[in-house]
Amino acid sequence: MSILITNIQELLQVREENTLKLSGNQMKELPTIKDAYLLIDNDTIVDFGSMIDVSTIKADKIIDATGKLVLPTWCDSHTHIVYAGDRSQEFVDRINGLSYEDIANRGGGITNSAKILQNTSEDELYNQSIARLKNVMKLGTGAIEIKSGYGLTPEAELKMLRVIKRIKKEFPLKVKATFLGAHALPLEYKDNKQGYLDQIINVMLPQIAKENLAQYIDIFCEKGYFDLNDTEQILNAGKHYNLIPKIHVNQFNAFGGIALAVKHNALSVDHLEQLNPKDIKALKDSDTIAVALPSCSYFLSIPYTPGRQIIDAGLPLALASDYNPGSTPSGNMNFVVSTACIKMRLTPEEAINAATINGAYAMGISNQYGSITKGKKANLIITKPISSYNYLPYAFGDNHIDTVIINGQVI
Ligand SMILES: N=CN[C@@H](CCC(=O)O)C(=O)O
Ligand SMILES: [Zn+2]
Repeated sequence: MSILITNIQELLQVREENTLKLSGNQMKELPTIKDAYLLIDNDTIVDFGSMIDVSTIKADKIIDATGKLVLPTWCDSHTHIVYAGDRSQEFVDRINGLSYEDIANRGGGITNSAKILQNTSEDELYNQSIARLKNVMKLGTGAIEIKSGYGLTPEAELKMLRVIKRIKKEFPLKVKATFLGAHALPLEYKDNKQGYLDQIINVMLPQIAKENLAQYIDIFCEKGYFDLNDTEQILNAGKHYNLIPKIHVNQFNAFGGIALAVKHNALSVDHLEQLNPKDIKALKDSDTIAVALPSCSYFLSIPYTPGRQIIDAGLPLALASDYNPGSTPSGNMNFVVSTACIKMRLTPEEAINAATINGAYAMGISNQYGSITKGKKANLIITKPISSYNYLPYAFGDNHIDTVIINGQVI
């Protein structure tokens, strides 16, 4: 089946196939073609160009995009979309004065979500998760990373990862799975952190590798959760099974986690609301990308990742949602892009680059996703008629999406 999109007011993010990530000043450019067409054959972008050249091209289906923009779907490189229940009561508790930390210390937070998930069947977890997934696909997400980490027992972590595997099989969007057993210390291990780390290393990891349930490994490297020594142990154990690190770091405190992640060739370091010059230095001359999660800062009222500073230092930056029940109950990448412009002072070009090609890089898939490139997957957003791409982040809160195409299928 072929689809021809005609009369595109502006086709955004047109790249050569060798562009795999953008750093510093490169992020200021967003190459486009005005008055364009684009041709899809099955799941692949096979041609595009100026409308002047379109007359000879035939297709099974024609979509007229007069007045509309076309861009690659969002690449959301950091989510926890597989979870059970919600934590709306903790949201109200925070409004009434408790901090995120207070809530975690009294047994709420991640361990609260783990308790609910442990008592939820695999089918029910799948059903709750795909309701959210369908919603974010409609909002333009065409590739997503999903973490475990709300199980915290071998059974429940495997249950999460099997749900992710099932999503991978049954949905057209690209899915990457990350094992985040070291997300929080389960209550039973309150006084025996090493015991839990040993369980991750000796029980969970071998089974995950056996069933091929994850490509990446993560840890919440943070005061009160897991320290540098724990992080080193987990990343070394992951390496044994070829799991590449993508870690939660510098959310509330900066204490050397970024340098450690770089030493272990992490694909990404995520959060970075706290960042010091040593962290920036560690990221320079590395292949590790910084991932900012502005919806988390918005929801928790914590500082925004200094994205401006990261880009001005010549580094690459990706944007992701962090969709999870505790710190970010939203997977709307359109809101992420707007918030990055409004609160982190990214230009629309930088924010769109960060949420497409650089998001794809942060999942290790930018050779196939994240730009309008011949041979890449046909993952496209067609907007409603709008004046320019600046309007996308500017008119925040409205849905500017008309049609989403994922893997060549209209969603
Ligand atoms: N910070 C660690 N993990 C999640 C939130 C966990 C939760 O509160 O459930 C995050 O990325 O924000
Ligand atoms: Zn997260």
